Amino acid sequence: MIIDIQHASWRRDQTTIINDISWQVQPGEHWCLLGLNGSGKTTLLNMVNGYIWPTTGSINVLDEQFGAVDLREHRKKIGWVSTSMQQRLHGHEKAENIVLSGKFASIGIYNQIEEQDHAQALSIMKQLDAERLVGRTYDTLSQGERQRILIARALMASPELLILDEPCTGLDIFSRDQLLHRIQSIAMQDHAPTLLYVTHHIEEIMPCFNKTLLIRDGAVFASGDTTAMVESKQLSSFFNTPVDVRSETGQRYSIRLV
Ligand SMILES: Nc1ncnc2c1ncn2[C@@H]1O[C@H](COP(=O)(O)OP(=O)(O)OP(=O)(O)O)[C@@H](O)[C@H]1O
Repeated sequence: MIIDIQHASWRRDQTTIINDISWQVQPGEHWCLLGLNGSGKTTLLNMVNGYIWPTTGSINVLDEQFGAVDLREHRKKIGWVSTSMQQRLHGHEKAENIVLSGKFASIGIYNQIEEQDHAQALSIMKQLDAERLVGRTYDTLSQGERQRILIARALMASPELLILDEPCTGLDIFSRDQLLHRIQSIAMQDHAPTLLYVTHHIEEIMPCFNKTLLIRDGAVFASGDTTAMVESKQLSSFFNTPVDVRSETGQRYSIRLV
């Protein structure tokens, strides 16, 4: 099993932030995590990555029981793309070096780079339509280009699990669509990592996300097949507001308030 969370809760200063969450992710599934601001998505993913520990309950990720595993080694199997990651990178670094650094899970490059590492970095950049960014420093890249470089960096370590935390933040509709199609193509390739995609926007749910977790007030509101989760009745009750959800032929969703 990729993720097996049993009755996990996390309390901070007498507040329950994660409340009795149980969630299982099987190989071959790609999950979308949908929830409003402050619903607990990032906190839940921090648990998956071992950054925080549940107050009660158990977390098992990639068949490793937390508490019995070297977390530094463990995290190498998990790619993480988020805006907070962007802020930790050095702006003067070249795009390809940022991608390469993903192999060592480091911010700069301190290791010997082999020719095959360069080739791998280039091939991943190509896959993300980012090969023309070779030679450019990170601080000169647009938001959309930075996101592609960050995803390439995460893929460099051949992760088993790839967490994409609101990767389309700040992107215009064209860059957003382009990035979403790249993400879809990552999911379709051989030996693809399991994807966890966090968003507020159901329009971003690509066909590869066959499972969806609806999270509200730190608890699982519902989870299961995306087709059953992302539909008018379910989401109206999830948002406590009537919404009309449409699914286009290409299996992309749209939503409007009724
Ligand atoms: N270390 C902490 N101490 C106290 N409260 C926290 C801590 N971390 C998170 N919270 C609170 O827990 C709740 C859930 O936060 P979290 O960041 O997980 O939500 P989210 O669903 O990722 O939100 P967003 O979509 O806005 O990023 C919020 O109310 C937040 O203020």
